[in-house]
Amino acid sequence: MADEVEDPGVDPVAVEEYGDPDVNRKFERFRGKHPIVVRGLKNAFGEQVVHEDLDLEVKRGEIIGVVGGSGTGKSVLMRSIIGLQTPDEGDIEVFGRSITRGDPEDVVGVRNRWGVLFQGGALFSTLTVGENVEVPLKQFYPDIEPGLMHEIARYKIMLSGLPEEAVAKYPSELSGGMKKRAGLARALALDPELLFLDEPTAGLDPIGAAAFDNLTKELQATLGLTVFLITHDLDTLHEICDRVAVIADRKVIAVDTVPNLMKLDHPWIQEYFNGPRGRAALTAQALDELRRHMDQPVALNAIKALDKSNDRKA
Ligand SMILES: Nc1ncnc2c1ncn2[C@@H]1O[C@H](COP(=O)(O)OP(=O)(O)OP(=O)(O)O)[C@@H](O)[C@H]1O
Repeated sequence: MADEVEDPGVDPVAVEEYGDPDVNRKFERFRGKHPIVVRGLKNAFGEQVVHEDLDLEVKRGEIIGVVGGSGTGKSVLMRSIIGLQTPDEGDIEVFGRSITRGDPEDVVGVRNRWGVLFQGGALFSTLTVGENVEVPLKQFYPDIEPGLMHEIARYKIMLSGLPEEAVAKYPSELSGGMKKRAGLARALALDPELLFLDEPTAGLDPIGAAAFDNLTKELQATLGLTVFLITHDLDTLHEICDRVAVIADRKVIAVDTVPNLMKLDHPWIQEYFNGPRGRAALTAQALDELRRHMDQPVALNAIKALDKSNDRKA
């Protein structure tokens, strides 16, 4: 969970140990409270205003889910944060540096500190999985010798839950779930502090989606990542998100835990979280929680009663 620390966002040990500012930059880790701060964002395409006066602060170490109806601008928000979309107004800071106003050199220094899994994986079809993972390594660290580069790529691929054989495979030889994991391995190539995931479980079956959620949670906890996760998947929101930002009416209208959001009166929020699918996801999460406590008689009895009631309905 996010750590509430107030400081300038620069690791003082790194600054002290290396006099060269370029070296400092390479080893910097963000220690501030909010690795992403968006203020007064406006994005428009011609007459169509997608965002207006949108604010968002992401806490260090959290998994923040981003939800909203189709076309509300979730992907455009992510693209703005990673510098692929120039906003019409507003300011975006990542690791305390302005993406929108900053010196381009500075932005390059920040870019190797995040990883992105785009929708569909966005792998290069003519490269093997291993070569795909090496792309960012070659871009940012061209001097790493090839043997070490292969080894780093192999490690990231296995960290993403793929078998070793996947290293030499081409994207066309992978299932949908494996492609996502390969995309994740590439996003992790540079040991990012910040991970962006755009609909990572879309198109996966429920078992594959749950496995990917578990992997995301595990990586966040073990690697100390902050995760910005766009999703429509209610199970993902319930299972792994610390907080959820809701985009509607061109803004972030609320950021909170799922239970707190469910109490809000906004029509879209009510329909989304308290509609039939929202309730089913909540029941599934409650059942999972009970199963984790199967050794306790109360939990066991509750599960038996629910199973019986489901049998009767079937
Ligand atoms: N490059 C672009 N040029 C013109 N319009 C764009 C561009 N990129 C996005 N849009 C428009 O901006 C709006 C928001 O798009 P975006 O992809 O961010 O939505 P989204 O919330 O991610 O949707 P979904 O949940 O369906 O993926 C859409 O109406 C889209 O058509």
